[in-house]
Formats: sequence, C-alpha cells, structure tokens
Amino acid sequence: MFARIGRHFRRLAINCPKLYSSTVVKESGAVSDRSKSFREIPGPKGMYNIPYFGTALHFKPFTNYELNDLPEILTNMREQYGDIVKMRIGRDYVVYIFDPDYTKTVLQLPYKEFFAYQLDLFEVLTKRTGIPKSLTLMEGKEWMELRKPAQEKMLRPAVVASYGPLIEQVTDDFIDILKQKKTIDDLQMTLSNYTTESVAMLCFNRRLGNIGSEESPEIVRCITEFFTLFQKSLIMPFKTFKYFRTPLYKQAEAVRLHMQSIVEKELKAQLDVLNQLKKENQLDDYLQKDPNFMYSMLADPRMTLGKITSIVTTLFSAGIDSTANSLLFALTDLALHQEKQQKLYHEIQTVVGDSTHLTKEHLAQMSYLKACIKESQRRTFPIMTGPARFMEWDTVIGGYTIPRKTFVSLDMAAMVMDERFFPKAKEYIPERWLRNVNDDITKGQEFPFAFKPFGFGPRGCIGQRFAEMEMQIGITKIIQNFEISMPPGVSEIKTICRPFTSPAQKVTLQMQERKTIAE
Ligand code: HEM
Repeated sequence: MFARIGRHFRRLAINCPKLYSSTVVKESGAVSDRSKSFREIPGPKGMYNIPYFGTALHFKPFTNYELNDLPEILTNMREQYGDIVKMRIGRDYVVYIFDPDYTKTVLQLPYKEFFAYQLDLFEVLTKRTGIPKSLTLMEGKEWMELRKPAQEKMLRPAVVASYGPLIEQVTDDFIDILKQKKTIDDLQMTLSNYTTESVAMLCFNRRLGNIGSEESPEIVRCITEFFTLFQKSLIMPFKTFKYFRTPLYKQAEAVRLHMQSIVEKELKAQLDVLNQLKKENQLDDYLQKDPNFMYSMLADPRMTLGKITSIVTTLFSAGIDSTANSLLFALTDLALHQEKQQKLYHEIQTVVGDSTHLTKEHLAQMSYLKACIKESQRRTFPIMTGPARFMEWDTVIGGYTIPRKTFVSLDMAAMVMDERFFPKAKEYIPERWLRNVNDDITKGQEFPFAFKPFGFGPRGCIGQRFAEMEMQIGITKIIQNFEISMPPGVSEIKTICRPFTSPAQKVTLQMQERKTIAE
C-alpha cells in the first residue's frame, strides 16, 4: 500500500508543472513519459560525442583554448544550449548545470552512498602502496567513518571558535613580519606560508616557524610536487601508469610516501606528549581548556592511527592553497578599490577600536568584512567550475532524466557572473551581500545556490569555518595595520586553476603602515 501511495505522489510530482521544472527522484529505472531522455539534453553534437577525442576537440590545437579556459568554453555552451548542457569529458558525459534552482535540487538530494569522483593516479597509488585514499575520494561507510569524527572537531561553531586565539597568534607574528616590509613581492607564497602555519597548528599542534620565510616547508613542497604530477596524470591521453610503474608513477609514489612519513613522524611526536598527559592524568583537563584537533582525534576511540594520518594529510593538503588564494583575491580587490578598503577600515575601527585582540564577538559584528570576502570569492570563484556530484538516484532536472551515476557539475563560476542573478556581475560591490541595502544590487541574495564557494551538504567543505575565521582574522589585522595598494598600472589579476583558482603570475602588494591603529 505504501508503495502505491509513493507511486501516486511521484506521479503527482511529475505532473505538477512547478515540480516538473525542477526535480523528481524516482526509483531506479522508472522513467516518466513526461520527462525527456538523457539523450535529448542539449550539447555539442557529432564528433564532439566521441569518447576522449570529442573532449580534445574543444581545446588546442583544434581551438585556441587551453584546459584552463574550460570556464569560458562552458559559458559559451550555456549561451548556445541553455541552463543544462551535456558534454563528453573523457570517456563519459558530464552534465553541466547553470541554474540556481536546478543546483539546489542536486545539492539537496538525499545521500546514501556518498559517491566521489575516482582519480586514476590516486586509485593505483592506494592499491600499490596501501596508503588510504584521502577523505575527498572516499565513499560510503569508509567516508562516513572518517568524516563524522573529523567534522565534530572542525565544523561545530564552539569548537572552531576555540581555534581563534591560535590563529590570532599566528596572524600577530605575520603582521610583525609584514611591518618590516614595504611591499610583498610574492603575495601568494607569503600568504601560503601564513596559511600553512595556521593549518599546522590544527593538524600538527605545532608551529612550523615558516612565516616570513622565502621558502615553503618540506611537506608543502611535497604537496605542490604531488599536485603537479597529479595534474599531468589527468591530461595524459593514455593512462599507462595504471598498468606499469611509469616514471611519473614512480615519482608520485616517492613523493606520496615521503609525505606519509613526515605526517607519521609528526603524529608520533604528538602521541608521545599525549601519552605523557594521560600518564599524569591531565589529558581531560588539557582538552577542556585548550581544545586541540590532533589530541582530540588521538583521544577519540573511533579513530585509529591510520585514520588520523589519513585525515591529517588530507586537511593539510586541502587547507593551504585554498585559503591562501581566497585571501589573496580578497586583499587584491581591496587594494584595487580604495574606497571599499576605507569603508572596511572604518568598520574595523568602529567595532575593534584600538584593541589588538580580536574576539569572536568582534568578528560577529563585522558584516562589511564578510561581505568583502564573499564578494571576492564570487568574482574569483575559488574552484574551476563548482561543486559536483555523482547522482545517486535517477532524477529529473529541468525536464530531463539524469540517470544514477551521471556526473553533474554545478557551474557556479558561470552563475556568479550571470547578470540574471548578479547585476553588474563584473564589478566589485561588497554591498550586494549586505542585508539592509534596498537596491537591485542585492538580487543575488535571492539565489543562494548560485554561490556556494565551500560547497553544500554532508560533502561540503569540512574546513569552511576554519578557513572563514582565518580569512576574517587575517584581513582585519592587515587592514587595521596597513593601507594596501597594487603597484601602478595593475588593474586586474589574471587567474589560472591549479586546482584552486590562483593568480596566473606573481602578484606584488604594496603596504603602507598606518600611523596609529586608531587613526
Ligand atoms: C577559502 C578556503 C576554502 C575553500 C574555498 C574550499 C572549498 C571547498 C569545496 C568547494 C569543497 C567541495 C564541497 C562540495 O563538494 O560540496 C571542499 C571540500 C573539502 N575541503 Fe575545503 N575549502 C577551503 C578551505 C579548506 C580548509 C582550510 C580545509 C582543511 C583544513 C579544507 C578541507 C576540505 C576537505 C577535506 C574537503 C573534502 C570533504 C569531503 O569530501 O568530505 N578546505 N572545499
């Protein structure tokens, strides 16, 4: 009987025009006569549908586009085909979505298996070395068992707020170093040394002492090298490393094993301290007054050393460039828009005053600061297209049936530049995110699913709150202490994706120390 009622409701949903335009989740295989088939989804035709070759046809030497120009190719597709487009990427089809409502539907579908995109190089590495996959690539029970305890220690607001003083210490040291300079020659490297130091506090419970250095620490060099090799592996037409230990594979394996040994060494050192605290019956007290990610993981009975090594490596790899780049674009936007910088400075003065200590109450009051960060993430979307999902259910989106296991990419990088959702999309207008502004410019607030820089739902970014706090503290202290500007003649920053959106060239930032904080 319940099955009959279920079928009745599904039929109702299919026949209801409002729902019809969004989504109907169906039992696998059951296809409505009202929805159009997957084959009918618009997109490039003919040779573009040949596996692998069809994808290559979009890029050099067949066109002028490089891999990095994918966002532009996709925007052209949207203009040509509409808000849902099917395109052959490699062997399979990818469905690209350019509509906030469809995006909402995809992100709010129920999860059961938590599919993740499987990357060939990572898969063979896991098989051959036994090193577990990163959280990002795990699925199902394996993913849930690692994600749950980690997220309890990373996403709960009260726990995250307790990392504030640690981030503040790191930021104060950073500001002291910046005071010795008039310009930052390589802003990206400087900021990634800063974010490395903060993430190291989270992951390794110690400072790496790298702020202000001209070099990155060994673990960061390993991560960068590993990503470079991984990116090479992605665009190889024949994945020979899947069958043979090719030079690229051997190099990737050596770097990955080295990363593993560095993390294991750090873990062992912390485990010794933890055991000592336990022996002295001080562990509980310690964790109460000084919350600490690594110790709370080590003290969690659900976690094994292998799992902790895995999560710490993932967080460390995911937490540096992501935040450094978002910070970079937030700062360069402020440097390029002096009147907005002045407005932010005014907010900092009003809320924080002369205080050198930033509290969570200060941060809660700074709505213009948050608007500036959001606006920069919108104008320079942090990842190439947007979050993506493998469909767990046969689903109707925009009137087309999308079968289970189809890869759907939610192209927010295009949506945030779409005048239908964000008027004056190219302009930097933090005010568009403020609540009390009564203007057309705030229209974007009606489309929250057009802009989710940290993704959404159970698979959303686990480091979101940590990153937001780090950016808020970093920007407040920089603007509190310096007037920042770009060198003459620089009016925009060209970008490249690796895999986070980064500046294509070295960026220099000029800094003038403010005479007194309260001035
Ligand atoms: C501004 C900074 C950051 C941005 C823009 C960002 C963005 C994202 C996005 C878009 C996703 C995919 C979400 C989805 O599919 O719904 C993600 C996942 C993830 N992020 Fe971040 N992130 C940032 C900072 C961080 C930090 C600081 C950490 C760690 C300390 C981190 C760790 C992760 C991990 C582990 C995942 C995978 C989660 C899973 O699959 O369960 N991220 N991030």
